[in-house]
Amino acid sequence: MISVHQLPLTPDGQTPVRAITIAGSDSGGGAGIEADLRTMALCGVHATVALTAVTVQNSLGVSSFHPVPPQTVGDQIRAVAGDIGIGAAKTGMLATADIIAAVVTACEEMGIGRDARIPLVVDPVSASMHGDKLLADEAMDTLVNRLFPIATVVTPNLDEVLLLTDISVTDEQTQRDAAVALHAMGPRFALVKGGHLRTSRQSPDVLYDGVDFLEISEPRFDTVHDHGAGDTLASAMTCALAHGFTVPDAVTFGKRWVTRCLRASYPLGAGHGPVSPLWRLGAS
Ligand SMILES: Nc1ncnc2c1ncn2[C@@H]1O[C@H](COP(=O)(O)OP(=O)(O)O)[C@@H](O)[C@H]1O
Ligand SMILES: Cc1ncc(COP(=O)(O)O)c(N)n1
Repeated sequence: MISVHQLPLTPDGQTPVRAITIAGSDSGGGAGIEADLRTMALCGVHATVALTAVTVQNSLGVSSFHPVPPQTVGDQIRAVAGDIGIGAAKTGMLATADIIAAVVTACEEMGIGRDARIPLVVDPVSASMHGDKLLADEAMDTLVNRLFPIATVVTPNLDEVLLLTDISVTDEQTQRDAAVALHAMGPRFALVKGGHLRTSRQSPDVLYDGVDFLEISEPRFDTVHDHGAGDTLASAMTCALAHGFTVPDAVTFGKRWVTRCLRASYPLGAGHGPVSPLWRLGAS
C-alpha cells in the first residue's frame, strides 16, 4: 500500500530527484507555481520552474495577469532540462496559445512527453476557482491539438471537462464517459477529477488508459478552503513520476497527498484559503 510518506527522501549533500513546473504565479501564494513549489519541496523533490504568467491574485480572485514572452517560457525549459536534468514535468496555467506552442516545441526538443523519456502531466487550467479566466478562449484548440497529444496524463476538473468535451459530469457513468472522450484527444492517460461533485460524500477521481478504468476515491471534506487543490494533486503526481512510479501509482500517491493537504487547509484573507502541505513539517 502506498503511503503519503512513501517518496524516498535524499540524504544531506546528495542531489535529490528534480522536476519542472511550467505554470503561472499566484501572488496570494495559494495555487499556481507557489503551490507546486511547496508540494515538490515537501515531497523531497528539487523543483525547477518555467514561469508562464504573473497573476494579480488573492483569496477573492484574479484581477489581472501578465503573460511571460513565449520564447522566454521555452528557454526556461531548455535551460533547466539541459543542465539540471529533470525526471518529470508538469504544466499548469499557460495563458495564451503562443505560450502553449512554445512549451510544446521546447518539450519535444528536450525529450519531455508521453512517448519521450520524461513524463508530462498536463493540468489544463482554464480559470481560477472563482471563475476568472486564466487561458485565452482561442488557446483551447492549441491546448487540445498540440499539448494533449504529447501528455502522459491530463488532469481536468469538471468545469474544464465541460469546456473540453461538452460532457456535464454528474455521476460515475458520465465521469467515465468524459474520461473516454478526453483519452481520445491523445494523452496516454486521462484523469477526471471529481472534486466538484459536491453531492457525494466521497471525492472520486477516475483514471482511464484506453482500456481500464481506475477509480481512486477518498473521503470528501466539507471545506471552502480548497484553493490550489488541483495544482497540489498534479505536483504530487509529478514528484512520484520523477521517482519512477507508474501513472496509476503516481495518481494514488497524489490523491492521498492532496487529501491530507485538504485536511490541513486553512482560512486566508476574506475568501478561499489554500490546501496545505505544511502538515509534512510535523506540527500536527
Ligand atoms: N472537498 C474535497 N474533499 C476531498 N477531496 C477533494 C475536495 N475538493 C477537491 N478534492 C480533490 O482534490 C483534487 C483536486 O480536485 P478539483 O477540486 O476537482 O480540482 P481543481 O482544484 O483543479 O478544481 C482531486 O483529487 C479532488 O478529488
Ligand atoms: C496562477 C494560477 N494557477 C492556477 C490556478 C488554479 O487554481 P484554483 O482552481 O485553486 O483557483 C490559479 N488560481 N492561479
